[in-house]
Amino acid sequence: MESFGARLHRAVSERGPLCVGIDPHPALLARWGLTDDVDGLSRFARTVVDALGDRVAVVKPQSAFFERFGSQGVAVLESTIRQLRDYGSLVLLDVKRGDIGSTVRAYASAYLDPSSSMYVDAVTASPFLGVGSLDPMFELAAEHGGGVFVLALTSNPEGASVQRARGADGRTVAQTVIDEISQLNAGAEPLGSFGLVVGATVGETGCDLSAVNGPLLAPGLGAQGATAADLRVVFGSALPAVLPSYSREVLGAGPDPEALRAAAERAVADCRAVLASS
Ligand SMILES: O=c1ccn([C@@H]2O[C@H](COP(=O)(O)O)[C@@H](O)[C@H]2O)c(=O)[nH]1
Repeated sequence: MESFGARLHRAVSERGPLCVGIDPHPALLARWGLTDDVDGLSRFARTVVDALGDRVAVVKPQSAFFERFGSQGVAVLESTIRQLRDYGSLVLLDVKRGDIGSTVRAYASAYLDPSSSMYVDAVTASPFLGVGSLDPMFELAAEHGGGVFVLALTSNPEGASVQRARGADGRTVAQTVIDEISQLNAGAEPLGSFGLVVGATVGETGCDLSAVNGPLLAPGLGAQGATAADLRVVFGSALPAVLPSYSREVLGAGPDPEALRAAAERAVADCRAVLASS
């Protein structure tokens, strides 16, 4: 199967550099006139999928907002994933999984094995039990053309005290993660399948992203305060690999499908202008 990196490269070329999150916050359900229950969740997700699934390169359901409704919420997540795939957008499930390797293998089967009902194109993963503990995810992703986005510098203010801490060799924790993911992507063309998450809110990273050769997911735009212009400061010469990610900023325009599309188009235009200047 074609690699995730190659599929992502094509999707971004055809549809533009944008990832839109499906984050059905209770406040958004209320704003859309929906009930805070499984029916509201289902209507919300279906509206986003029908409005954006045929035009946005990557859609990123936030698993937490589905899981909070238990097994019925997970059933909605499964159908949302299927619908997105039918529309042709790549599905990045934001689950931030991480554990000892033998347990990570089970997470990998859940999300990256084509026979699973929750099979997606890529997942987010947490490296804080050691990047090597994620090997079963990397292996299954490589086998089935999937991708893994590993947290490096997260967009929340609490992340820096852990991620910018320095190890015995003088490198920050974030740089260690970056270096290990870079090794996995070495030689891949046109783009590696293993990405990093670097928040658009983090300012100058102090990190070397030049050898990553994989996608850089940038959440934190819009609702968390970062703007497209901030991408230049955070990513510098690594800008061409950035996949900007918006959730509430775009979702807040709903439930009118035309308004959702217009918000996504604005986001792509803002980001294109910055990415093209690199
Ligand atoms: O560092 C990170 C990693 C992931 N996220 C996730 O992205 C969205 C952001 O939503 P907004 O509404 O655009 O703020 C959300 O699902 C987070 O869990 C992140 O924000 N930062």
